[in-house]
Amino acid sequence: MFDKSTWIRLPRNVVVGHGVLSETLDAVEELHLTGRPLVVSSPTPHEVAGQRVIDQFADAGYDPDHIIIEEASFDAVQEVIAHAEEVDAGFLLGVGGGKAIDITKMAADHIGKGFVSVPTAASHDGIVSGRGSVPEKDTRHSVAAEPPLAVVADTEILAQAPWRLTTAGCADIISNYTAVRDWELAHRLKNVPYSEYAGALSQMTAEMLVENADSIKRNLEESSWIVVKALVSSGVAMSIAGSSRPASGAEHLFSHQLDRIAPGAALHGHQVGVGAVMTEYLHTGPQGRWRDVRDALAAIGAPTTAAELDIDRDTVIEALTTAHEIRDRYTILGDGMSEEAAIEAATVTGVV
Ligand SMILES: NC(=O)C1=CN([C@@H]2O[C@H](COP(=O)(O)OP(=O)(O)OC[C@H]3O[C@@H](n4cnc5c(N)ncnc54)[C@H](OP(=O)(O)O)[C@@H]3O)[C@@H](O)[C@H]2O)C=CC1
Ligand SMILES: O=C(CO)COP(=O)(O)O
Ligand SMILES: [Zn+2]
Repeated sequence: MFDKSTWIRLPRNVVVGHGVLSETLDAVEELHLTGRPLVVSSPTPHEVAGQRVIDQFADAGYDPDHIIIEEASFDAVQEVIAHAEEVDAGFLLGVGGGKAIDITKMAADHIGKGFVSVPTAASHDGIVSGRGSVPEKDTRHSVAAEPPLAVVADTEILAQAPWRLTTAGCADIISNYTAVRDWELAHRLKNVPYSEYAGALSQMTAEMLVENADSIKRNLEESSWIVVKALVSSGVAMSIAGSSRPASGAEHLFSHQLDRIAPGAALHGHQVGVGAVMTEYLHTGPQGRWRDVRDALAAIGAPTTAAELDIDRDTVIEALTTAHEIRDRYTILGDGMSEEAAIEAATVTGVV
């Protein structure tokens, strides 16, 4: 008997474009959500967008409440849950970068309320996914969370955000190349379930971004449009897979480890980009395509070296040799790299 089944949870409304923040209320009303909106943001996103979202709901006769979180942590998730219960929130809007959006989707999942994603930075592909990613002590949890019912991505706001946030989003997408390689490897070696659709979509998304690299330029709103479309597509790949596998392989393990060893040094997307240069080298060897990954990153102005990440050589080597320990995800790192091999990979690729 055929007894396979799957759930693919995707957003119903994806609204992208110039000035669409003013359509947040319309995008939400179409979802037939009821009750009090709770707007969750972090300090800067609250200034650039959160307050305007609150005003929109207030003007329409809702009674919106809001909370501002400072960090991506399980404590922050608990804080939002407690606040949402206290004010009897009907649904939650996460307005911000990855921090605010992750916290909101995890809190919404816990209390069983709808979640709407309003990114203020095109900095990574968690804006559409049903996964939250939170560090805790020596590990990092990629947890199932409430996927957004709607995404409202205002390219005017995204284009005004610091440029480095956009190049980080590009690098997060470029890292899909190596993430898919790791996923295929884990499938072949460890029988990890693999989705051809999700793998192909993730890879195609990276290819389209690289092909459009010439149009990705500072002060050009079209750049935000190209990047956000890629982020949406990558998020959809993760939703199809039901895991972050299509967009997170060894390059992400390296980045997560950097977050522990050198917290706050660089942006998520920039770290995974540099990680992808090295893991592409590990997959394909000295004559392989690691130069293509490096050149694609350089073309959009993302870091390709440890120095550009503001991270020293020893930290890179430590992160590379310990990255496999951070979570149970089989990748090209296998059961760990020796120090000599890590130095070789980082040196040959020019990362250190
Ligand atoms: N769920 C998933 O699949 C994924 C989750 N993540 C998670 O996302 C987080 C990283 O995301 P990232 O977006 O880089 O981090 P943040 O949300 O911390 O945003 C980065 C910085 O940009 C600021 N910012 C955001 N929007 C604007 C804007 N429009 N104008 C000016 N400044 C702005 C923030 O301000 P302020 O400090 O005031 O908030 C912050 O200082 C991590 O916690 C990571 O684990 C990353 C990838 C995927
Ligand atoms: O960053 C991500 C995809 O780009 C999410 O991956 P993780 O599951 O490794 O946190
Ligand atoms: Zn990522």
